[in-house]
Amino acid sequence: MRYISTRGGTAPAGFIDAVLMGLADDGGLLVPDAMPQLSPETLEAWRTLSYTDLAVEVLSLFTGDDLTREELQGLVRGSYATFRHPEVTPVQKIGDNLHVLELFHGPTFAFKDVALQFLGNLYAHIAAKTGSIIHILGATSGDTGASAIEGVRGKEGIHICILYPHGKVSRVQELQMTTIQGENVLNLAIRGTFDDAQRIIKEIFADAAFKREYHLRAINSINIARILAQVVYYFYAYFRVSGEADGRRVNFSVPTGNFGDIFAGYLAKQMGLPIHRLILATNENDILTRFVNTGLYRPAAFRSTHSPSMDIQVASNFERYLYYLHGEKPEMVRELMAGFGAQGEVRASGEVLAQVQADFSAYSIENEACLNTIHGHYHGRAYLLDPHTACGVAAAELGAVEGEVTVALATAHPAKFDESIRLREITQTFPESIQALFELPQRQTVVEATAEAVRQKLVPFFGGEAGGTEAQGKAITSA
Ligand SMILES: N[C@@H](CCOP(=O)(O)O)C(=O)O
Repeated sequence: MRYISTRGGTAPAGFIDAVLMGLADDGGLLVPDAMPQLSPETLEAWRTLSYTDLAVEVLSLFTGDDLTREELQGLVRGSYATFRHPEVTPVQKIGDNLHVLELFHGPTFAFKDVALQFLGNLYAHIAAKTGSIIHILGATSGDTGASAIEGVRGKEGIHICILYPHGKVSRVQELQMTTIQGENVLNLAIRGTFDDAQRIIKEIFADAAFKREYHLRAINSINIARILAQVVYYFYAYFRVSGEADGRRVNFSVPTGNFGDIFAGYLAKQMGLPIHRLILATNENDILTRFVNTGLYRPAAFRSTHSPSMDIQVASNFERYLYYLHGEKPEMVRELMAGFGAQGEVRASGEVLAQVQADFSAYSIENEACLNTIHGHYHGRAYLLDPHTACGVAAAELGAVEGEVTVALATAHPAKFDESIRLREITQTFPESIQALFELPQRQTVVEATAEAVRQKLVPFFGGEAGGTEAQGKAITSA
């Protein structure tokens, strides 16, 4: 398995080089050069596997010779040993034809842990095996940041800088990031939105000389390893519900902002998992819903919502979807992305739009509808949804079709978004590890939302002692 850029400008890379590259060097995103195809016999054989055994099977299709089976098993087992639930990502039934896939049993109570526990361990493995310096630069609207920091916490020689929008993440999300004490963690709260943070890191990653000099690595879903690790839970959930579905078709409803989570479902379907429909749920930041329903992809004004992790206008992984939508033709992606840069929009029409609508159905859930869904399930089913999951559940309900079963992805624990939950007068008890955060001192630096302001902070953090050549880096790691 090799990884190529959506824009066609990079030499095919192996798995580890692809992970280290993060954003493709030509500004595109890396994708597998061929999609593994699973036979019905393979799917049947995987049906009863534990989460970790399934993860090894799925991931081994993508890691090629870069990891031995024993190495992969070690990384996977270590990653999911940190989860509080023995099933890692259990499925709960919350309606006649509705299930939730609970992805929040990891250390930071969000679905991001599924991939970032793995990626953190993988980076540590790569550093130890190859001597590569790992300086992580990431952007977050709340969940990725805490999860990425937790994923590399205590890992020798790894430094991490996270950018997030000042005042636009939940209190618990902010505490999770800023209460980690460690010289290898830098939190930069930018005066802007998540889109500004994502634009800044893409701009910095696109500066090849700077990226090389400071050994920058990605933890956002621009890193293909993030997506691949998320593919696993679609298989796991499908196997849990398909028996009970009794011949009924199985859909997934996915709350999404950056298009990474639902894109993982799209890949699972391309590999042969018989998902019927992928239902895309956005909040009032509805660029993706508008694209699916009208064919026009154009950012609108930013809205602060009750589901802040999805307050995103420009969805990073959209480019990966464009690549497949247009027949895996990099020249088409280059043209479309150039058009997006120049005119600020991408359009799909005719057969292309029909294909989009065959791939996804989409709903945008307004603030009130999100809170009403939380209220309804809390009082009707004694199940407390977080606001992001509530968007997914609301979309599943809007898109419900007789004879189909839907799995809505529960992307975060409600304790992370108590501000929103309390608006419907629901009181919850926080898990102990979240409650404890309120007592801890915080560390963060507020900066302007420009690449230059961020670079000025990165140079002393990643440079000096932390920088140097790969060989020096190894010496520092073991010092
Ligand atoms: N919703 C995310 C935004 C970053 O997305 P990613 O999947 O590319 O890491 C967050 O919570 O930070």
